[in-house]
Amino acid sequence: MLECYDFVSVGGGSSGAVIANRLSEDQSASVLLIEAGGIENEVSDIPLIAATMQLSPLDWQYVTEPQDAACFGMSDRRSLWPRGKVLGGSSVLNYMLYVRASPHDYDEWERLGNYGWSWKDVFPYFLKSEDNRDPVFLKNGYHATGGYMTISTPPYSTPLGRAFIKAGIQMGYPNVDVNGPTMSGFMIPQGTTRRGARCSTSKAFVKPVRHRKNLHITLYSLATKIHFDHHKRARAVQFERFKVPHIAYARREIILSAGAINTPQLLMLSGVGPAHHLSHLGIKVISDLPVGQNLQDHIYTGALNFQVSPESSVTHERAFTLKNVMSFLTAGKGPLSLLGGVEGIAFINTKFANRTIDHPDIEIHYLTGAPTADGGQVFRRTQGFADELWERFYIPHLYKDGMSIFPVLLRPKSRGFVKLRTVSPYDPPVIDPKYLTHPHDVRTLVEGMKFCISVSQTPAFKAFHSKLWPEPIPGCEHYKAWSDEYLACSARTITNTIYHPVGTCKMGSKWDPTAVVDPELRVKGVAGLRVADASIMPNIVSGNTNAPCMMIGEKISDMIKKTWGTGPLHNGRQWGR
Ligand SMILES: Cc1cc2nc3c(=O)[nH]c(=O)nc-3n(C[C@H](O)[C@H](O)[C@H](O)COP(=O)(O)OP(=O)(O)OC[C@H]3O[C@@H](n4cnc5c(N)ncnc54)[C@H](O)[C@@H]3O)c2cc1C
Repeated sequence: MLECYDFVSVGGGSSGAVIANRLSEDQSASVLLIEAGGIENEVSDIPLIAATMQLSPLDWQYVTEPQDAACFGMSDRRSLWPRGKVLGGSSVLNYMLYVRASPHDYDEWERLGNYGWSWKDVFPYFLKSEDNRDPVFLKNGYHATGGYMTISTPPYSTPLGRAFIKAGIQMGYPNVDVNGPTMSGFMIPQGTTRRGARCSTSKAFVKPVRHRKNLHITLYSLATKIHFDHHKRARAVQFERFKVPHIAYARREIILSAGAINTPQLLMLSGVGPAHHLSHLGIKVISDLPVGQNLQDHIYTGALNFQVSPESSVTHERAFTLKNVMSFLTAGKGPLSLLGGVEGIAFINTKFANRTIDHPDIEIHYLTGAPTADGGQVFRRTQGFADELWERFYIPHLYKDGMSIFPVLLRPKSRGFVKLRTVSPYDPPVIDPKYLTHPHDVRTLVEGMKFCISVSQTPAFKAFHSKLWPEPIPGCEHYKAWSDEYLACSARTITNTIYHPVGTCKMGSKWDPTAVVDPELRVKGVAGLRVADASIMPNIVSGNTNAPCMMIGEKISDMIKKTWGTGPLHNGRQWGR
């Protein structure tokens, strides 16, 4: 390791891995990537069991504060928040769904004063990363080949999975490419997978360039503080590797990509954050900014589970046969290639959505299996269900065939925060998403739930004898079954994250007092420091967040190259590598 680098980058996750790759394309620029975790393993390669990575050493294992308006059925009313602590970050833990979100989201970002972030500006950066292996999708003009990240369609589907698409058509929604010309509709999702196995950002962006002499990577290294000089210029990153302190100096810039929880934590530990909060903890204030505010996340309710015909769904027992394991290991095929069990996604409009534009407010995740298909080994632990909920609602369905249709609230109005718990970088911060504190959120989710129930009642699913689990949700029995009040109570009881926290270092114009970074992702009030990860999103996008985080990595890399005149900038459509 050198003492000084041109660029020092913290966090090698979905955004950070892209940045390490792109900045080191210029051989004359030295780059150090500091990553708290190690390397992914073979188990994380298997898409179907993505959830087993949670609560493992590859996970930061965060837990939210007890929720006042949600999570009533979770142990201590808390939500478990996995985040990847590994090179590749949360792209090693995620369910691999490849969704870019709605063009309207990015146009709204620009409207808020973020020049250069409209859909027409960011679209080329999605294409830049992409190597889409499915010829069917390449025809519509919205995809590219030749990028570092492989995108493919799982090579396996079940009759129930295909029924989901038919059900959509019976509900009046087309079978679409949600990343194509129209987002509203139903789809068998594409994933960040290569030959049926997970393609993390570590595999896609770091592995092929590890040999570069100007790129150094230090693993198992926890960044603990950013050091500023008297002019408030960020000069160095302090980090600890196996508790041994180190310091890396940056000649040009420091880039933080530690994710929506750890980036604000590191900024605040370094004196960048709300003055009253930092002063209270005895931290010298370098720049008084609303770091950690504006926390947003996508939630779904796991209340909508259905019985289906025997042997029609994916259960743990039937998936893990010797034949299926061999088929996956030798050819990347079979049920183990299903994206965390999510066989269908849909984007739909509730009565609250603006139907004059294509900007759905609910996403549906369809799983060809019940949460009890594994007998409670993984899903129960990773969701943190309280004993009463588990025993009364889930246990009657252990190991049985089933399917789940989960509505995801795409544009929540509730806002939470991340704060320091202590001044130790080893202590997890306080995370309070304030789920469902805004009344509009629960109303939209209820509409989404009604839609999901209708999907289950289409002829396509009736052919599989789909039927809602009959047990009432504990705590909601006093409401009339399936009334709006009952559904709202269910949503507040089984409130699950889909793991998309964003917004805690909000990007905004120079004049926006709620912004932490400017549209070029420079931290306000200091020099030489940028943030580039999920935390910069001013509003959460209406879709899954991994592809947008890779896009953020691509875009900031070009901005940095432009600033310093290093390396090639993009100038067209086909420019993956
Ligand atoms: C279980 C799960 C399922 C998901 N499913 C999907 C999905 O199917 N589709 C989708 O689009 N999105 C999904 N997501 C969300 C998506 O993966 C994330 O939004 C995205 O990966 C976030 O990228 P990021 O760069 O902001 O942070 P991360 O990818 O989390 O990267 C942050 C990196 O910084 C490192 N780091 C943190 N602090 C420090 C420090 N102090 N010093 C050094 N290194 C540090 C971390 O170890 C990590 O490697 C899922 C996420 C999870 C957790």
